[in-house]
Amino acid sequence: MMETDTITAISTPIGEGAIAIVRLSGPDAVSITADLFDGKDLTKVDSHTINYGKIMDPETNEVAEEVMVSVMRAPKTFTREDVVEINCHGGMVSVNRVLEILLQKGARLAEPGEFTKRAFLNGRIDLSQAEAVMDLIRAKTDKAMSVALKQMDGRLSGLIQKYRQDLLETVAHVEVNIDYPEYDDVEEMSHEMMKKKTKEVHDEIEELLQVAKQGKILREGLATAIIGRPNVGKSSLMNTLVQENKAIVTEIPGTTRDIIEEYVNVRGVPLRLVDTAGIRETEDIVEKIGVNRSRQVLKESDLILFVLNYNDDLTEEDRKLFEAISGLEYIVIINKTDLPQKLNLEEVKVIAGDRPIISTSLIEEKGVDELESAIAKTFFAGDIDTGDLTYVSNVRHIQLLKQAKQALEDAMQSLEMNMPLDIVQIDVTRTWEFLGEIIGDTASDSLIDQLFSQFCLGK
Ligand SMILES: Nc1nc2c(c(=O)[nH]1)N(C=O)[C@@H](CNc1ccc(C(=O)N[C@@H](CCC(=O)O)C(=O)O)cc1)CN2
Ligand SMILES: Nc1nc2c(ncn2[C@@H]2O[C@H](COP(=O)(O)OP(=O)(O)OP(=O)(O)O)[C@@H](O)[C@H]2O)c(=O)[nH]1
Ligand SMILES: [Mg+2]
Repeated sequence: MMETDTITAISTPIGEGAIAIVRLSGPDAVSITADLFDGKDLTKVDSHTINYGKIMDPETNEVAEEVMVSVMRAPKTFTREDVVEINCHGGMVSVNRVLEILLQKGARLAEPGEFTKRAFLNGRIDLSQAEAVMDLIRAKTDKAMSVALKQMDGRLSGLIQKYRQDLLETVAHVEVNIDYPEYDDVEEMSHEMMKKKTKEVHDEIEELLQVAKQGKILREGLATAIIGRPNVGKSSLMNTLVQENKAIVTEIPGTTRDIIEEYVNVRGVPLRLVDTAGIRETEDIVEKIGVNRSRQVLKESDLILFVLNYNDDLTEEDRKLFEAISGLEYIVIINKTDLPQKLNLEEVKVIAGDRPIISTSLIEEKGVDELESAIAKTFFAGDIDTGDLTYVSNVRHIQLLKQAKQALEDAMQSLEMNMPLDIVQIDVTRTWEFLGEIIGDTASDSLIDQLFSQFCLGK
């Protein structure tokens, strides 16, 4: 896949600086520079040396710049091609002049990210590592930077490659068995092996995603929405958790019109707590806007605290809310237990399944401890090794991991249903492709172009 042309660009920021670097990469990088260089013969110097001299303007034969030139010969270079770096005085005019001369002498202006793209195309790094280079440049916090550095290291790539290898071997094994069915129980063995392998990889991907989620939560807080019908005690719950009277609490249903947001720390778990307008079909226009926003909040939440009234029957609205959050992480809170029971607890238990149900009387400050434990539990479900909280952070990678996990679940379901193995293989192969997209192995050219075009010029 070696490129044949030689690219060049200014690799330092535009503007005045102490030093500016013009970089070249490609087969003619050394010879083009050597032609313009007044100093040692750059075609003869040792690789990975830096050499003092002057860049001459071939048209006027005058000195264009006083420079230091690094010569790095393939393959131990950033792009795996010959690389030359011309260190200029940091003035805008002089650097541009050097670049122009290089372009006249046959180098081509690099596209944004093209040096890194060549490192990728020449196999020095994979796509996720290249993206990490960009993440590193854009990192605004120490945390974000350390995530990017680890990814550049190829940690994620290593894991992805292992999963892909495992899947590939399984598929190959099964294929051999299908092609040579000498033994009666081969089909059965293959089924068992497929089951084992798909589950293994599935669980590991799930763990990666879990860890990615934890990392995001540690950075941004667990997005937690308090929802429920009007007047059930949502704002009271918010106040109890925040321990200050931030939200307005009244006996009038529909008091909370907008969304109120607070950060609280519950047993070491950072929560970004959102009190919502009570969700119900409403005629009041102002309230309606708030209700629509509440629905939006649902979608963006990591955890939902769904408040019910112990002193009221389960209504159609409650059932609709249960439906709306059915796929999400939620805790049911049965409030107002100081009042007489009207709620059918059995029905709630059936609907909520294995989700935690906590009884509270916020007025009497009962049940709050239990609630806080339940919240902490959803976060710390499965032990987290905080040292490794930083494998996956890139949204594209998370998306692909989710798709891979889904494809594996499809495969596992087919296996459960004893479907023929060639059907199962379709999903396993899809998984393999999704994973390949992360490291750029099965990524399309247009995706690759698009990703690298987001880079800075000269990178
Ligand atoms: N002057 C300069 N500074 C720079 C860069 C550069 O290109 N030029 N980099 C650019 O972003 C970063 C350094 N990143 C680099 C990554 C790999 C290789 C490299 O040559 N890798 C080879 C050989 C490694 C070795 O000698 O052990 C390889 O991996 O095969 C060079 C720079 C930051 N600083
Ligand atoms: N008896 C009793 N009343 C409570 C309890 N919790 C809250 N309330 C009362 O219920 C009323 C409504 O409470 P809010 O916290 O405003 O309810 P909300 O769900 O935020 O209501 P909207 O914002 O209107 O949707 C207030 O009068 C509270 O004092 C409780 O545990 N027991
Ligand atoms: Mg309220």
